[in-house]
Amino acid sequence: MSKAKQPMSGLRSIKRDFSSGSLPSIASQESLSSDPDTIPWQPTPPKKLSGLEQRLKDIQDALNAQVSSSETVLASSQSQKRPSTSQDPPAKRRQLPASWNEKLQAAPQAARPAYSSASSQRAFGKARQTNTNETLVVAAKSGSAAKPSPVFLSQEQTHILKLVESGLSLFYTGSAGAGKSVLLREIIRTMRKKHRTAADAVAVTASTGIAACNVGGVTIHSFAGVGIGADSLDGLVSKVQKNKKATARWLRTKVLIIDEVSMVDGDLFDKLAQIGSRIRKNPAPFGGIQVVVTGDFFQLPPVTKGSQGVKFAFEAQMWPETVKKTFNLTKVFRQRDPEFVDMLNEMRFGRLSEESIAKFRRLEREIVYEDGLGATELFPRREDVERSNGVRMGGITGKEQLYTASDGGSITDQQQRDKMLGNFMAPKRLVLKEGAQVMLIKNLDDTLVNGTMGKVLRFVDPSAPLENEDDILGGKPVSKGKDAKPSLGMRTLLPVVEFLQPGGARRTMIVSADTWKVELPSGEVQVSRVQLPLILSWAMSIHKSQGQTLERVKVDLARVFEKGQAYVALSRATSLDGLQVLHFDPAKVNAHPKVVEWSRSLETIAEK
Ligand SMILES: Nc1ncnc2c1ncn2[C@@H]1O[C@H](COP(=O)(O)OP(=O)(O)OP(=O)(O)O)[C@@H](O)[C@H]1O
Repeated sequence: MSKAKQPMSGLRSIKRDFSSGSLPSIASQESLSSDPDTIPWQPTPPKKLSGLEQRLKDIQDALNAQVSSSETVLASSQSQKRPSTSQDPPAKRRQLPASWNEKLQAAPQAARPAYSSASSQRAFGKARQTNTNETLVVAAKSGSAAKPSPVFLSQEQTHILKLVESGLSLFYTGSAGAGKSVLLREIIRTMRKKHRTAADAVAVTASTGIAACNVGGVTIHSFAGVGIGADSLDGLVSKVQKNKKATARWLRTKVLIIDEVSMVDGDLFDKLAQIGSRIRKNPAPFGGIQVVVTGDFFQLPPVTKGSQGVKFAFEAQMWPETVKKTFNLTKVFRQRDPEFVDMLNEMRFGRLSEESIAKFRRLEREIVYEDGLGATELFPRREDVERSNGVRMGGITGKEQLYTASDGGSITDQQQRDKMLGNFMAPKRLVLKEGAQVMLIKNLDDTLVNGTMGKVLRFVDPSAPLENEDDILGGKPVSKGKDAKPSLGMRTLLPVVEFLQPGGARRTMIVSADTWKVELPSGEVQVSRVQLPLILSWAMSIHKSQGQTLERVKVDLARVFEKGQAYVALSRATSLDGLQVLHFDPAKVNAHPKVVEWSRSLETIAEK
């Protein structure tokens, strides 16, 4: 019987034995999953709510009640109204004031998303495709949306996790969307638990500031205390020796995690491995620290200086000695459509078939999203992102609010501080308008996650009593308890955002401030920012999109210049229906020859 085709990454996997006998036992999973090779993805435990959080929850409950009540009206009108009976469930206790409802109904048309009009339905997402030659129409979908299923680590992910837990230094790769980040978060959690008695034993780092922010770590440069790392090895060792904090980090670290290794320069990798040996007086690479490296060399390469050719980390002399095993995650999760996965894989290797070129060219068509939320256009340059978002903001007329981030942290050098703060997804100044298209940049719960798109409906004062509409808009002080949520000021109105969830439903939510920080393993917070977890999402830079999963993407390949950039941009999309590609040019799709060559050596290992 032929097996259904699974979306798989292009690299063949390293040969390994996944038979039950070779896998460590995973007893605790078995009660939760019927698949013995998966482990549960732990939800965040519930926490005690502070005063303001409780208040926000109350308002949220009221908003939810409002959605439920409109659902009830819809249902009863369809099933011919009947008088209420004593068996009917009791009415929800919390209700928004009637005037709030009226205000929502009366909001200016420009500020109201198309999907919130009376005729539209509660859910979105799934495409009803009215496909003409040039335009794809994605209609708002009716019916209730399924809650996204919880994430269980796959057999491959679990196997790698167990090897890391046992103390092995390894590298794991996999194409875009193969679950490297999901696995990394689990590795960090597991290793922190394993070394819970030594707070700074697990150092979480990444090649760039943006990547480091994504995993809640610091740059590898910052961890190592090497500045930009351009000095000679001796120069860098003495630099670290003079820096007590950096020396202590090298001495205390037991596990060093390096994410997005494709952007780590090979020479720097060698220097770091040797600095570790010298500082820790242990000849093993990195002085014997367990090293867990991940990334995809087919994505963005290291930044090169001048005419110097690029040197990847896998070309470093110390790479084979450091990385005891290499794994390739083969199952792609981000895209479910095997046709799309195959097209992306060809793109990854820079070897597009005529058929795939034709398919990519067909993606030039316009996509009209009838629910009112457009695609996020990805640009290589930040200036283009700002211009594009600015033009779209200028085109809407709703009320406007400015949110200025509150920044902190121990770094005093202004230039370094600004650079580090600039790596946060959250901007210093965030201007929102009623009607603005936004993206969530933090995981709030199971269904409101980083990357969820929405529209600002209006602004409200969360500290005002619900009973009085005037007070809600009046600007009362935000309560400040010991564990109060971070706030952006005493009289801040918060945005009410209608989010479109991956499963299709929409959810209305008051969004309050959140915190971003760069924290050394010792707990020292180098820089921090309090801001709303929202960004304008008509446009985004390819660099910032790395690691994101986006349902609606638009890319103009005429603007793309770097190797791997086209692959990173297009692979953010979850489906062909949500991807528009302008000026597709196979010449822009090229993998670095050294990476292609290196990947062949991986294939050879797989065949042994
Ligand atoms: N075991 C899993 N089961 C279900 N979904 C998963 C699993 N692992 C990852 N995913 C989902 O797949 C998507 C991509 O995952 P992730 O971001 O970890 O991939 P990645 O390899 O880091 O991608 P990229 O290299 O593009 O950053 C996410 O939506 C994630 O929730």
